[in-house]
Amino acid sequence: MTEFTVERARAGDERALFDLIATALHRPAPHDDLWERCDPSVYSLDRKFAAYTPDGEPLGFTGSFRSDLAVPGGALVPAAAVDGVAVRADSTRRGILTGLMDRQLRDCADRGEVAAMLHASEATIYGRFGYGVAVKAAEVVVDSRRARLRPGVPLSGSVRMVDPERDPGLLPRAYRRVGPHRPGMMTRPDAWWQRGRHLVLGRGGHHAAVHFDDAGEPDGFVVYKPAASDHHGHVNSLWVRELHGADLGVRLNLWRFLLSIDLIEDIHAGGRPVDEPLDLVLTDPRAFRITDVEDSLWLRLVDVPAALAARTYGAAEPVLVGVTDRQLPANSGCYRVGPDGVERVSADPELEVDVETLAMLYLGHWRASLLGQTGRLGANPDVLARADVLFTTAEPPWNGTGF
Ligand SMILES: CC(=O)SCCNC(=O)CCNC(=O)[C@H](O)C(C)(C)COP(=O)(O)OP(=O)(O)OC[C@H]1O[C@@H](n2cnc3c(N)ncnc32)[C@H](O)[C@@H]1OP(=O)(O)O
Repeated sequence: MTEFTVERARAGDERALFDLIATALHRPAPHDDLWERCDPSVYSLDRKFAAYTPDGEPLGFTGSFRSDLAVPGGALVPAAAVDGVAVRADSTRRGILTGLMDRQLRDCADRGEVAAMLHASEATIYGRFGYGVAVKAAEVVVDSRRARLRPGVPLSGSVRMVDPERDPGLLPRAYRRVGPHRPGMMTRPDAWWQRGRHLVLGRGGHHAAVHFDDAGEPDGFVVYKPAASDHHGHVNSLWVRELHGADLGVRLNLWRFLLSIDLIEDIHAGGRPVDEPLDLVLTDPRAFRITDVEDSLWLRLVDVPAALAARTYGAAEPVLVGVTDRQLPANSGCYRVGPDGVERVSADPELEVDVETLAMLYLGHWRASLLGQTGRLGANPDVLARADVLFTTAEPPWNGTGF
């Protein structure tokens, strides 16, 4: 049995830990030149935990950065964005991740964070730690040769290609204007942009275009990369990494820009909203296809009373929700949840749910009745019908930030 202790990551281990993650994820580690160009704050050891052998060798790692998550109704709650989890391949399945997750969750709770969130490499890892799939996302493809916008599609402003290396503040400014306008979206700290710039744009090959409103202010952007899509190596595909706009008109104008790029036959984009309405704006709706829908944001409610109180609810009679949380037992209890607010009560619950499934319900992607019918939570049909109205949101949540 490997001996290890879980503790705050030790000063001086920054690069070793980053390399540990890269190796575990089978990615190239950043070369010396890139590492030296990075601002040290991007890899600060604040909020990072590691598992060490008695000799001080790192075996595992987890880290996060602070963000704010948009919840139904528009409020932002403080959240930990967990952006790196890895255990060295010779030391897996010995409880190292379990120790790291436990330490990290307690740290989030001590910091007063309401939630933790992550994008999972595998869907079998995080449920046991109370994370549930709260947001799903679509992979889409547009046949650029067939796709023409219908007349009357509302478009405004203009799109201009930019060099984010030359004007590093432009994309962050546009994202701030876009804002976390939909449940599941999040704020991006400066370090996120630093890392994005160095590790994504810095790797080369990506282009960026910004959308400007009629007053000349940036209110959307797209980052994309041309790629070969046939066996001769001809570049005739685009891969969209990000596409954001302050409103639908801005997003459609960015799609119009992508569709206007010469020599391109198909445009691929991952991590898109499940309700991306491109089929509604094309003369040939079949030029747009959703090729996959997958789990996107995994959410862990760290402070259940604060999380329940932060969101709004549909108009229905309140439901008594009984929550079970093995890792953070202070969350376990019964809550009366209704459109007029949430309070902790001493009563028998009408709906029983563990903290993982509550996270699935929380941002509005899943209907309570479906979760009940599939055995994920317990309640009678009348209660489920009320919970459907309370928890369902006007639009499905979306995250849209890679981390
Ligand atoms: C947010 C992100 O960064 S996602 C990236 C996650 N990292 C990776 O995928 C990199 C490659 N994989 C790894 O580094 C490791 O295998 C990890 C981090 C996924 C798991 O670390 P481990 O130390 O092996 O986990 P640990 O031993 O604590 O396992 C806890 C439980 O989860 C299970 N488990 C762990 N990983 C997996 C997995 N990939 N698939 C299925 N079950 C798993 C274990 O079997 C164990 O179950 P048990 O409690 O019933 O015995």
